[in-house]
Amino acid sequence: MPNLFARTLLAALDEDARVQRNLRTAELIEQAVRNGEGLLAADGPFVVATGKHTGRSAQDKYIVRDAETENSVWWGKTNVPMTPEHFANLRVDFIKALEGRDRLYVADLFGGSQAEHRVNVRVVTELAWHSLFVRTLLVRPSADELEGFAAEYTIIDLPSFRADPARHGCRSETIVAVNLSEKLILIGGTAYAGEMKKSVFGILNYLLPTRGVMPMHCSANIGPAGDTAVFFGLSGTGKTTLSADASRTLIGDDEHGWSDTAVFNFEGGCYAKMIRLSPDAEPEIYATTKRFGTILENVVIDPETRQIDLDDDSLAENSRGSYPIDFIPNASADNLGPVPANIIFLTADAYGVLPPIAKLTPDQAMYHFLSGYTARVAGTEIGVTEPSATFSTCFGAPFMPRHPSVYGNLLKERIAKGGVKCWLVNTGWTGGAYGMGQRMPIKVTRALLNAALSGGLDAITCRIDPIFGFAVPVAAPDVDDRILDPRSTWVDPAAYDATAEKLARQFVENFRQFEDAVDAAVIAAGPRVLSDA
Ligand SMILES: Nc1ncnc2c1ncn2[C@@H]1O[C@H](COP(=O)(O)OP(=O)(O)O)[C@@H](O)[C@H]1O
Ligand SMILES: C=C(OP(=O)(O)O)C(=O)O
Ligand SMILES: [Mn+2]
Repeated sequence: MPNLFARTLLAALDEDARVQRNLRTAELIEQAVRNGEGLLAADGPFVVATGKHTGRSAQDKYIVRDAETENSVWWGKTNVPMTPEHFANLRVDFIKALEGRDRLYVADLFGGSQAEHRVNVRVVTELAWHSLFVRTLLVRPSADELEGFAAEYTIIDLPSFRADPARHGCRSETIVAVNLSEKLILIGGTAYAGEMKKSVFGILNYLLPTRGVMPMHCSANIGPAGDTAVFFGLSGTGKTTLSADASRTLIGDDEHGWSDTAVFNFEGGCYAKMIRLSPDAEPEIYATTKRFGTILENVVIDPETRQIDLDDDSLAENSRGSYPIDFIPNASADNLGPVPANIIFLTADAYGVLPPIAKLTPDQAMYHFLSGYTARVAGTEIGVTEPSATFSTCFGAPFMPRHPSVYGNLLKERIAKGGVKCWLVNTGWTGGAYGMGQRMPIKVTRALLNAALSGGLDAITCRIDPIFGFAVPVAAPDVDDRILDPRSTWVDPAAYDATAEKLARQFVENFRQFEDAVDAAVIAAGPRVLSDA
C-alpha cells in the first residue's frame, strides 16, 4: 500500500486540471513541440538535448535508510543511505515545485511485462518528452487495464528542481532519492531520461528475489531452436547492440527476470546508444532513427534541414535513442522466452588481454558474475591513456539494492539445474597485431556468438588459459584464428603477460569482499597471479 502521503498526492493529481494523463505518442510529441522541448527531425524522430546531464548521476543516488531497508539493503559505495528526515524535506520541496508548474504529465504504467511479477507505477513529469520516454520504455497498460489502474509506486521527475545539500543531505543540485517504504522516488536536477527506467529496475531488483525470480541487468533473445540467451553487461558492453540480431527473436535489451519457467522483459521498449551508429553493423537499430515515435537524446540536429548527425559527439558521447520494442522487426510479441540455454557475460576489456570468447565452468561463471568486470579507455585519446578497470557486481551494482549474494545464489541455483552454458565475451579493445585501441569488430563478436549459441563451438579444441583459467577455443567459424589468442598478437608477449597479471591482480583484490560469501571452489575459479604462485 502506498502511504498516506502518496495516496493524497495521487488523489490530488487525479483531480488536478493541469495534469495531462496518459497521453499517447502523437499528442505527447505535439505538446513537447509546443513546450519547446525539442525538434522534430526530417525523418520523424523527436530530438532533445538534456543539457548538463547526458548520463546517469550514480553519485547522486540515495536510498532512504529506515526499518524497511535497514537489513534488506546492502549499504556501501553504491547504495548510499539517506535519512528519513532529509527525504521528508525533499518531499515537501518537490510538492512545492509541483504546485508551481502549470502543466504536468502523468503516465500510469507497468514495471514488468508479466502480470504476476509486475508493479504498477505512476510517473509524474514536468516534460512531455519524459512522459513519452517512460511510456516507451515501460509496459503500457491496455485501455481496460488503465480503467481500474491503482498506482503502487510513484516516480516524480523534475529536471528544473535544484536539490539543496543542507536541506536534503545530498552532494549536489542533482538527486535521485528512493524511498522503498513510501514507494516514492524523487528525481531532480537532471534531464537524462534513463534515470526513470533504471529507477523502476531498482524497485524490481528489490522485490523479485523474495518471490523467487532472479532480476538481471541483461538483454535477451531467442534462437531458431527456441534457445534463449541472456547477455549480462555493464553500460557500453553491447547488451543492446548484440541482442538486436536478424537471426534471433528479441525479448529485450536491458532488464529481465528469470522465473522457474521463463525469461521475461521488465520493459516495453529499448534504449540504444546512437553515437556513430553503423547502418551496416546495427541495421535494426539504425532503422529506428527514421521513425516517428523514436526519441533521440543528445543527437545533433540541423535546425534548418532537420537532418540528424549520429557521428557528432558535441552534445554527448552517450547519445541515445528510445523506441518501442516492436520497432525491432523480430521482437517477441509476448515479451518472454524459455529459460536460458546460454548465459553470456559481456565485458569491454580495455587492456587488450581477454580473449573475444571463453567458455566458463559453473564456478567460473559465479566468479565472473560477482566480479562484474569491464574496463573502458579513460580518455578520448584511445590507446594513449591508461585504461581503468571497473568491477560492478552482478554486472549492475548501481541497480541492485540487495547483497550480491542474493542475486548470486539465484544464479547458482539456476546453473546447478544444468542445461545452461556460460561464456565470457570481450567486446572491448584488442591489442598487438590488431592495433592497440581498436574496438573488437562487431562482426567478429556476432560471428563468435552465433557459433557459441548454435553449438558450433562445442566440438572445437580449447586451450586452458594459464592466467584466467577458462577454456578458449583455438578456432571458430568465420573468424581469423589469431584474434582468439590475444597474447599471440601482442608484439611483445612479455608486455602481454605483465598487463594480464595486472588485471588478474585487480580481479583478486576486488574479489576479497566476496570470500566469505562463496564456496572455496568459486574463489579458486578466479584468475591467478602467476608471479605470486
Ligand atoms: N564488438 C562489439 N560488440 C558490441 N558493441 C560494440 C562492439 N564494438 C563496438 N561496439 C559499440 O559499443 C556500444 C555498445 O553499446 P550498447 O549495445 O548500448 O551497450 P549496453 O546496452 O550494454 O549498454 C555501441 O555503441 C556499439 O556500436
Ligand atoms: C540506460 C542505461 O543502460 P545501458 O547503458 O546499460 O544501456 C544507463 O546505464 O543509464
Ligand atoms: Mn543498453
